[in-house]
Amino acid sequence: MVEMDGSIMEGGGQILRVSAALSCINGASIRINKIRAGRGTPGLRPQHLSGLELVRDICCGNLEGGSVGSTEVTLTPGKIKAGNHTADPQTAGSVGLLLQVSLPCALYADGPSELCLKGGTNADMAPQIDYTIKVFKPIVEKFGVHFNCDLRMRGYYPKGGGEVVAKVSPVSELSPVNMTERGTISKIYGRSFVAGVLPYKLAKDMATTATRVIRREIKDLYINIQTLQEKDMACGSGNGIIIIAESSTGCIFAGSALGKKGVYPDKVGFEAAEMLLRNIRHNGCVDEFLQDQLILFMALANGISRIRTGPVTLHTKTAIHVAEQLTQAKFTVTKADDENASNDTYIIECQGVGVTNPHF
Ligand SMILES: Nc1ncnc2c1ncn2[C@@H]1O[C@H](COP(=O)(O)OP(=O)(O)OP(=O)(O)O)[C@@H](O)[C@H]1O
Repeated sequence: MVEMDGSIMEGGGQILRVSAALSCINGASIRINKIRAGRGTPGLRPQHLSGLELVRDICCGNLEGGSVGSTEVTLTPGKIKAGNHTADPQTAGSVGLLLQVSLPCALYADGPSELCLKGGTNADMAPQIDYTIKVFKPIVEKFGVHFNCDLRMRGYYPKGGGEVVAKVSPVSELSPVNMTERGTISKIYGRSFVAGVLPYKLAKDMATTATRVIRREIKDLYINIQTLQEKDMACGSGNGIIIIAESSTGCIFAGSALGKKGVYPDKVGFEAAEMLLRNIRHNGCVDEFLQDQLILFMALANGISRIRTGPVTLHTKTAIHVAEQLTQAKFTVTKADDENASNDTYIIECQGVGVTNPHF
């Protein structure tokens, strides 16, 4: 039984997700205490609980302490089983984060899995589903991770009601990646949406401001932000934007934001554009979010991965800490000192453990 302190470093839900996924893959029991101790509402929220239950189901395991508000859980994993699994927090809990905890587990199943994930597809403080599909997916494919997302219904805060079915192919083992060449930014595009009762004008205003802000810094590229009024495929009301930049070497970055009551659409567009610009200025190969989301795959891969990044986030440091506690993977973070490096460019290197799927 490995004990994890859920309050250390970032002290949030991510510790649970990385710990639970690694416990499931390693087949080693884990107890996580002081869950989300630093947050305003400590303990498990519905999204975290659904994620843990999903992992439990995928590995035919046992979960003790699994209730909303619980500050200690014990996961005793069994064998990872392919097939259909569902998670439904009954809130706008992020579908992207449900995928974050379950995808690594399903990779080590004895066949393909179908994960039916319900909740918020475009939720705050989490990857929008568009980020998962357009940014995360093509990059994790470099590790040999293959999955498809069927976006059946979009759902927003506070109603939720979104649904995504992810079909995951198992792997025999993951390959390490080398993402150290940033190249030049070659494409910028995005989507600006409204759904439900909100006026289409919001989508236009978010896109117009975002385009203007990006153009101040990047003058020579066409910025193609689609504006959309979500109709049949959306539950409830919401508005938001995601802007994606691709580089000549295949790096992908995003800036995104969601509307809230009382927040002007220009502010939402501005926030997303600034986020994107901040994430391409440092000359790294991933944005501040993909950084922490790749740590677990680096730890599992068979060999040395290297990723060039901007400032290393606390989420990333936390994921590294958890991965080093629960696997033999070794990470180093060094400042990049080549001619293209800025003051804030780093290389995260990992000697992965090469976890193999016993079913192959
Ligand atoms: N705008 C964004 N785009 C892409 N990914 C994001 C974005 N915002 C947050 N994320 C990702 O979502 C995850 C958030 O993890 P975090 O532990 O903070 O959330 P949580 O599970 O909701 O827990 P808590 O409520 O305790 O913070 C991280 O992997 C982070 O990279």
